[in-house]
Amino acid sequence: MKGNVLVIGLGLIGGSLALSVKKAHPEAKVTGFDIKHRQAELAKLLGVIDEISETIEEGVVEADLIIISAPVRETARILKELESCSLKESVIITDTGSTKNEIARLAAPLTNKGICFIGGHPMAGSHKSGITAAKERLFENAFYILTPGKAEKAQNIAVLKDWLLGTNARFLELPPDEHDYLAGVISHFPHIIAASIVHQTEKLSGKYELLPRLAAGGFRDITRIASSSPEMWRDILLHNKNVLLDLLTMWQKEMDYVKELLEHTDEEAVATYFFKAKTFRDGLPANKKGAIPAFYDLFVDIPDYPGVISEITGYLANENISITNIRIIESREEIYGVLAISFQTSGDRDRAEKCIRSCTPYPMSYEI
Ligand SMILES: NC(=O)C1=CN([C@@H]2O[C@H](COP(=O)(O)OP(=O)(O)OC[C@H]3O[C@@H](n4cnc5c(N)ncnc54)[C@H](O)[C@@H]3O)[C@@H](O)[C@H]2O)C=CC1
Ligand SMILES: O=C(O)C(=O)Cc1ccc(O)cc1
Repeated sequence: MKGNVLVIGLGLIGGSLALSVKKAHPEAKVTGFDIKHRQAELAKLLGVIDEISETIEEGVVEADLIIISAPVRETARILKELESCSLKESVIITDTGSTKNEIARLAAPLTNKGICFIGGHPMAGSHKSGITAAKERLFENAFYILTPGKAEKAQNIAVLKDWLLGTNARFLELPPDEHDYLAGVISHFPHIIAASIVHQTEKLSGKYELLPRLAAGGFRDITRIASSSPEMWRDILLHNKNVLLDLLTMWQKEMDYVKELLEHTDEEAVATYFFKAKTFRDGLPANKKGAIPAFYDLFVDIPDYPGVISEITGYLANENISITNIRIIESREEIYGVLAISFQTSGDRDRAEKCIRSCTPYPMSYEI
């Protein structure tokens, strides 16, 4: 497609979308604005955008598509600013915020004037922020929720999807309140729990100095998302306050139930508790991206000798295969350890498996 795209907010998500738009529509001009000028300069330097806009007001004039990708409470301010800007009649405005209800309410003055606003939420990402973390393929296979108003023209939704074709995401349309409930359950609420586990550990580490050093494996897995941007998550929680308050009440009841099982030393019920959780989790679609990003893991049984990790990463680097995470599971002296390597796509994992098989005798699997 030809046309002018303006991305407001050049961080992980805005940058990744800009890259995917440029890939799918090489003839389009992608302009960027960020409140932090340095981020915009970096985006230009990295080739994520073609031009920098010095202000929102200036950037929107020629825009056919405006993508707002700032923390949700900043998005609210930006929508307000757009109300007084000179916009093309045919412009399509979308956002990438993790909440949709409040955003839809704040976009109403624009839609009431006949300007097209279609809320959006690409449900993939990471705990990293900023333009340097942006990736063209971040949204591949991920769900991308759109929350068009009831009166939105099908043609506008189709044009927006065309612009976003390069994401290779799977589009789903939902009413904003339904989106916020579902995202609350599987994304927003887990962030509260992750942060609370970290807080509990921090409090106890005053008394038990060894704790931070022992906090590996499962602790790191379950708390990874506590390393996400605090400002972004503050905004999300405040926007989705009512849903999260309900979920907190439900969670407190859940914890009371577990407490009761333990108080009564109810062996069978405790086992059932974990069994049911395992059954449901094991049944979740493993190789698809949701708000819980699925990484494509490869598990390599390695002998525990110095240099084995750099040996394997060296083979992968030679083949230009990029990895998103690497860790050792249960490696103990003189016992085989398992090296867990995560990849962005299944294709990368397949290539990695081939590469490691051709260079080493180490057994591999996709699951442990
Ligand atoms: N991080 C993630 O994994 C995901 C985030 N989201 C949503 O996407 C949005 C962006 O998130 P990220 O890219 O991760 O954040 P980020 O922190 O990487 O980037 C946000 C960018 O917006 C800029 N910004 C802030 N206020 C601004 C304003 N008033 N005008 C212009 N630029 C402004 C910041 O300087 C920053 O460069 C958020 O609403 C978030 O809820 C959606 C899906 C996944
Ligand atoms: O890093 C993770 O696991 C995430 O949860 C990423 C994420 C953050 C915000 C969203 O709205 C969607 C996905």
